[in-house]
Amino acid sequence: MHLDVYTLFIFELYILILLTGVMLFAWIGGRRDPTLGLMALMLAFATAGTQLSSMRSDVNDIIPVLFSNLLILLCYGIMWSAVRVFTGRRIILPGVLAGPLIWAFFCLSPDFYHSLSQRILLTSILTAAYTLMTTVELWHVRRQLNVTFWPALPLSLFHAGFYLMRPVFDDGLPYAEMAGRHSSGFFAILIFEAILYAICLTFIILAMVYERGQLSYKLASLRDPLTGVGNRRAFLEFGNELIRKRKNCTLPLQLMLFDLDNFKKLNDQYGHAGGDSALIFFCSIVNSLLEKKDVFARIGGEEFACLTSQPKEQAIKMAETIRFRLAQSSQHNIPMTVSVGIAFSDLNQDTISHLLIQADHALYRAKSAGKNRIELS
Ligand SMILES: Nc1nc2c(ncn2[C@@H]2O[C@H](COP(=O)(O)OP(=O)(O)OP(=O)(O)O)[C@@H](O)[C@H]2O)c(=O)[nH]1
Repeated sequence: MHLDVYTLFIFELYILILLTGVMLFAWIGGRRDPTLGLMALMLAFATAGTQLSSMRSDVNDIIPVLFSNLLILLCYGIMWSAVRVFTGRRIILPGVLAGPLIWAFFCLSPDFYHSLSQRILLTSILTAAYTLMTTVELWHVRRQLNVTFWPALPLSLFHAGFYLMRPVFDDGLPYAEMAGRHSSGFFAILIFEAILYAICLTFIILAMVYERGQLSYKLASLRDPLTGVGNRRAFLEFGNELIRKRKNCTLPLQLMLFDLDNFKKLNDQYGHAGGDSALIFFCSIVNSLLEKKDVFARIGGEEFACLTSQPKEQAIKMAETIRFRLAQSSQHNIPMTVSVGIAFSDLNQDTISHLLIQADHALYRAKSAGKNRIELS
């Protein structure tokens, strides 16, 4: 089958312009996520590089050969940077420029420049290297990503593998054809692979950025903005989850309900800002004592709850440490105490609501008995 070289180039260009538009639209229309901005830049450079490449009329045309590959290698550096930015890392500019500079440096040698097979070998190695570096970035932070990133892995591995194999199969098309030699048809495969890779990569990155945006909205809806700990909704959601998990094993659960004493008076005396910093300070004490699985949240104005699977005695000890540390400390000379009610759950059919009621009864007794104390349900 004979495929016209320029038709293939126009087809690739058309797809790349379309993808650049999609990425630009997502970047401008969304929250200006830098990953999308970099991906739009990368696709724009890929379009320019492909356009330059299509302008070759001879196998050694200096401007198209030198600059098209320079631009395309820069694209891979930008793609690597986009993934680094997505994973919360900074851009390494020397790394971005290394590929294009290595290419330009080799092109200074006439022997290299006039050997099509050597040029194919170098660009293929550099392309595979950037693609593998991008894969490693994702793999490195896979546990912290919290988004569906795995489709990017086989895609990148396939692309890197394809370019590592390219020197074996590529006989320098379409430029051999331009020079009047017979073509093997590999060029068509090369273009189709590039188009497929660009389309898949664009939509995988878009999906990852979109999913992370959704997740950050969800997390914001579960967090108390003043103290940074979970809110009532988070407590009910994660608390019920802990209870559900507990039903599959025999973990004990204890619910501690904290209510800061005389908070209205504290607000009147030290102002609302003083009250706010007291709430933050209280959370810092609790946070320093929590275990990984404990669920702690601000469930009301000056009311906090902690669900823990620590043993009974351990939970009482933790509540006592919190009460003691708060009473001993003086945040900006603001005297603070806390009353605590603790409910214990040994029954598998307990619910968060039931434990909250039990702990509230105990808390009521702590307040009635003079505050700054712990009562058990
Ligand atoms: N600074 C500040 N104050 C808050 C916040 N949320 C609630 N409050 C205040 O907390 C106070 C709670 O007052 P009360 O329910 O009467 O409780 P209390 O004064 O601590 O009395 P006891 O619980 O009996 O010790 C109210 O004055 C609320 O305005 C907040 O985010 N920041």
